Amino acid sequence: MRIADIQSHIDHELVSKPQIEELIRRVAAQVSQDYAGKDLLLVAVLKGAVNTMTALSQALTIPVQLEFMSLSSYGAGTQSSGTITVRKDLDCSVRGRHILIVEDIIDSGRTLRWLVDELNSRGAASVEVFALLDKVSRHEVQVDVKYPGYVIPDEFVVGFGLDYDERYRNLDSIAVLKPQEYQDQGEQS
Ligand SMILES: O=P(O)(O)OC[C@H]1O[C@H](OP(=O)(O)OP(=O)(O)O)[C@H](O)[C@@H]1O
Ligand code: HPA
Repeated sequence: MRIADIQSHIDHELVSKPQIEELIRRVAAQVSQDYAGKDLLLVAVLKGAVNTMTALSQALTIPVQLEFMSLSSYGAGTQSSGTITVRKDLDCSVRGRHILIVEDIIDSGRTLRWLVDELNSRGAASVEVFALLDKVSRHEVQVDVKYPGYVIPDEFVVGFGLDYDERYRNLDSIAVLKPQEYQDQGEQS
């Protein structure tokens, strides 16, 4: 789905499809170089990071293992609850593994802070982070990001995996909805 398909819902686009593709290409080249000859495990946080995981993993030139974890800190709205809940754990041990966490967005930073600490405490050999988007002005905790993405303003965004109330994940770019869309939860147009 493109912006043009849902133009009446969209206030403005923040990151275009070509911009996403360019970033993913650049990061994939760097990751492929940095982890050449190493056994890399990519860990993505469901559901938001699925598109980023797919795009990044396909752009790599090295073989990697893909694993998924489901954590939640956001309910139906736009505010983080501040508490991390594990909905689905990893299917494998991370002991002694080199891990790259693939995330769609850093907002408060609480999800990543928790995950980095958790993977380190499980005995990972290394834990690094790639996040497609970063709302730097909203960080509440510190997170080191080896592969930074686009810094975006303090606006609730949708697209490329990111949802509002489970909608708009299949938009192929990153956008801000019209204010009325954030109120009409669940209504179809
Ligand atoms: O930096 P934070 O404030 O912790 O926010 C970032 C997290 O919030 C979103 O996930 P969400 O809990 O909405 O679940 P989802 O990916 O299934 O939409 C997003 O995908 C990140 O994982
Ligand atoms: O801006 C956002 N959009 C969607 N999900 C999110 N989770 C944290 N921030 C956001």
